[in-house]
Amino acid sequence: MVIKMDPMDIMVADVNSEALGIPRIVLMENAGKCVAEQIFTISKKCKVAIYAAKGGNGGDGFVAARHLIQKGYNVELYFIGTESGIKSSETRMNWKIIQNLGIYNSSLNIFKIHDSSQVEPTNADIIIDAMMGTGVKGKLREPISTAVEVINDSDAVVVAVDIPTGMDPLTGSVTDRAVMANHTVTFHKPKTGLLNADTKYVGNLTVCDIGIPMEAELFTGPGDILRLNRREMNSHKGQNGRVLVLGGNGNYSGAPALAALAALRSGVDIAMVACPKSVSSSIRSYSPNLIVRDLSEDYVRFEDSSDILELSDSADSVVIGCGIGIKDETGLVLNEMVEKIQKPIVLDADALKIVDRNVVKDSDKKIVLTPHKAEFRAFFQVDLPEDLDDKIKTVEGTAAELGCTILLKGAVDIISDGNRTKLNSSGNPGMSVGGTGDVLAGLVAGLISKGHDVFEAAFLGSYINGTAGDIAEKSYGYNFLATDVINEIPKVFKEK
Ligand SMILES: NC(=O)C1=CN([C@@H]2O[C@H](COP(=O)(O)OP(=O)(O)OC[C@H]3O[C@@H](n4cnc5c(N)ncnc54)[C@H](O)[C@@H]3O)[C@@H](O)[C@H]2O)[C@@H](O)CC1
Ligand SMILES: [K+]
Repeated sequence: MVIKMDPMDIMVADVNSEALGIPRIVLMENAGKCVAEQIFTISKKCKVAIYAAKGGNGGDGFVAARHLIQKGYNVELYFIGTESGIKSSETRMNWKIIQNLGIYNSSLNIFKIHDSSQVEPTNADIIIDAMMGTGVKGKLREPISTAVEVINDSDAVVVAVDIPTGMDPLTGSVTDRAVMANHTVTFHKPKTGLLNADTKYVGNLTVCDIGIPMEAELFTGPGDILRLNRREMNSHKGQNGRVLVLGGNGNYSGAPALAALAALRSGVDIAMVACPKSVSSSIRSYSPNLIVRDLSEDYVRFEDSSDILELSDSADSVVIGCGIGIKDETGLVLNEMVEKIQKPIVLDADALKIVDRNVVKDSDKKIVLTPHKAEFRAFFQVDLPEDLDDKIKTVEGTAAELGCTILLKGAVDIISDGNRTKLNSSGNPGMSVGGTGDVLAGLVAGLISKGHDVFEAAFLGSYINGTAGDIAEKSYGYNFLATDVINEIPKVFKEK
């Protein structure tokens, strides 16, 4: 499960729960109702002033207003901003509803505030701060900033919705000013910032379950696309990642090429393949986009070590194993490479048959293993239980013991680094075609080289690989090829 809840995790959970079929309007309804229930515990039937802005936080405020007037509270609703600025449909819907109620209900007064001169002190018993939540960016602009001052100068009991306005949701820091709340009602999980913040702003914290299912965090989903690093616009060659693929032997030339091409399709600038001479010309012939470096003869041997280390210096991540063969000498070389290569490593396919697990255990660098069931058993000498929960626990325990990230491929991919776990159910039976494992390994290495931490790169790679396979399945049915999956990868990136 995701442990910290920073704004990105919240946005992802929000989109994933929508993808699971739970509309955001339901989350907002639950959030607003929860705020009203907090007011009910503070005092019965009194005067409540709600300061709401035009984002989702404001939407929560509109919902709370509605529940309060149903219970006989006298509500002053200060809407700060312009109605045209209301972007989300759920906030707009709740703005319409509360205005409809305002026509009839004399205990609801709505004030529209465009500039700071209109911000009035209130003699309300309770103030609800529904101005800024996780969407706050930078210094508070007017009239929000003045509203914060007026709220802090009042002697009402102050209840902040989700985050006290003016607080950074991630760090909890307050650059210029923030609402000092007596109570903060936050949703789903305490935001990281609230846990580090000065209590004079947060007051006592209530965490409300608003109906985001745990699957929205445990499983990858379309929301996770938001995590993809944006390509720096002023980027120059190599800044967007460089991947080295070490693989191939005898007559296995396709696997390393697929991994390298998948890395390129994940948006890296440079994909190099280091392979035995016997396969380098066929790899070159697959695609002019690949930089191919010849090693010696027809399988990776001792004399290749220094070349490989030198090549790894100019890469940001290294994939080891695709089609590399299972010769003992190759295994000994790879053990040395895992020890000496100073970059994150993705160990895939044959490497999982010949690399010594203790080499992985002893290394302090970031290593991702991408086994399927049989490779998992061979590498870890551990039988995987059938039951999903037990399987997850086995993967978590093994990853923790080895201090690495494991991406166990299956109908549901299990990704764990020992303390965080994600599942991925994207993909379809067509993914069993040869080469999709190489594509996945290349994707994971590509994402690492673009700055994602290895655990995130592993679960994003798993989601993107499966989703590209789902797109391929739409045009080819189950008979798509690994190269078709590669060609669909950019479409998944475009989804965000
Ligand atoms: N993510 C979720 O699952 C849910 C979120 N909900 C609410 O939605 C909120 C997030 O909504 P939003 O992303 O719309 O963001 P916010 O509602 O936090 O506010 C962002 C709005 O304020 C403006 N703004 C941003 N920085 C500003 C500044 N420095 N000065 C003045 N105005 C500024 C922006 O233009 C934007 O319109 C959460 O805090 C929560 O209250 C709830 O509805 C429950 C569901
Ligand atoms: K707030």
